[in-house]
Amino acid sequence: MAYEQELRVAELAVQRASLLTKKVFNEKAKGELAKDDKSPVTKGDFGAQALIIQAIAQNFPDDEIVGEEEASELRQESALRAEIWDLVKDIKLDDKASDELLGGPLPSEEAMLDIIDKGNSPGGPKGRIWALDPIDGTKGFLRGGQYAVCLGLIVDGDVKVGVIGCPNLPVDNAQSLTADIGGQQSDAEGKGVLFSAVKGEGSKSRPLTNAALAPSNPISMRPVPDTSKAVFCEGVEAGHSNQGDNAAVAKRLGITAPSVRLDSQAKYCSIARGAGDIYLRLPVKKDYQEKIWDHAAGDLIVREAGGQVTDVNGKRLDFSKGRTLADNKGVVAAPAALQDQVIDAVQVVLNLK
Ligand SMILES: Nc1ncnc2c1ncn2[C@@H]1O[C@H](COP(=O)(O)O)[C@@H](OP(=O)(O)O)[C@H]1O
Ligand SMILES: [Mg+2]
Ligand SMILES: [Mg+2]
Ligand SMILES: [Mg+2]
Repeated sequence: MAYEQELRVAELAVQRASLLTKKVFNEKAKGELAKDDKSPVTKGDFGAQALIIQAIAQNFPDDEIVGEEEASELRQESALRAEIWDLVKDIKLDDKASDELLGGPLPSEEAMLDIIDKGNSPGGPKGRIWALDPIDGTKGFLRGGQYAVCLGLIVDGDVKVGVIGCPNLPVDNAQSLTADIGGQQSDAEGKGVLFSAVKGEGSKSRPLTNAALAPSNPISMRPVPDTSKAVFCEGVEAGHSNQGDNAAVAKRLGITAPSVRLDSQAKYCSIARGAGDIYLRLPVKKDYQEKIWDHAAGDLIVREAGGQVTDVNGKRLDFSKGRTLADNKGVVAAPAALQDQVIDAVQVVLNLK
């Protein structure tokens, strides 16, 4: 199997980081800060980024990392930094061999900041680059809804490995189609799914655990006889995708079922396992460039499960352009057999044809 070691390290690193995010999810005070672009970041985002980068750096020291977060604010916020270190230093998997594979604990509070800042690669078309979103859907995380810990390995611009941990998704696929899946969550019994894919080898899922990896099962998109029978997965945040345009596309496709709304790349994961069929992310702001860490892992997991992922012009997502998807606008993910029809409807609604 290709990329066996990379997959194992990535899955265990995401599983370990999810232990931290779950702790923070259940705390009332999540240590929220506002970044320069006004978007939120929490103790969970910083802590998970530190833990995952540590695992990558221990195992693949020459690889580059494009991580969403950076430590500059933490260098000034000593109280918050100490709280994060308090969490990070105690997080370990309950399986010794798995924990040792990740290189054990971080050395110190000071080192934690430098480790977070190793996620500063500019990305680009050459070499091995990990795209890391320590908490995707931070607004969902703060609201008590869905969120995801996402890690993808891009080699020479092509996504080869994708791993996404969804601590609040039900292990039972059938329960994922309920209307309140994106609403208030608890990570009680039966919650927590780890999705993964390797290029050319299909997608799979397994329950998230506190210890070694659980057994996995292959996943695939469900067959949809025609577009009118499809179910949309959409974001919750009106500022992240154009819900009016999404609704107009649904109407053109004859879709009457209500959309399943949930934050984060859990949308890619949901359609990849047949809990929903089409993920639309139509642009709200014309000049917004999507970030590679918001899509790398999900793009591969959907394509390896039988889907197609493109932008609104039907062009594949291009992960070789740096930290953003500079050459793409919006995202359309659907079963491969339906993609052309969905793109057609999107183009009509956006007046692109
Ligand atoms: N104007 C915008 N358009 C599209 N995506 C945006 C956006 N502003 C922020 N985002 C991204 O939307 C992601 C969440 O997507 P969703 O709404 O599907 O949950 C955020 O990831 P983070 O939560 O990791 O910051 C952020 O990167
Ligand atoms: Mg963010
Ligand atoms: Mg994100
Ligand atoms: Mg994030």
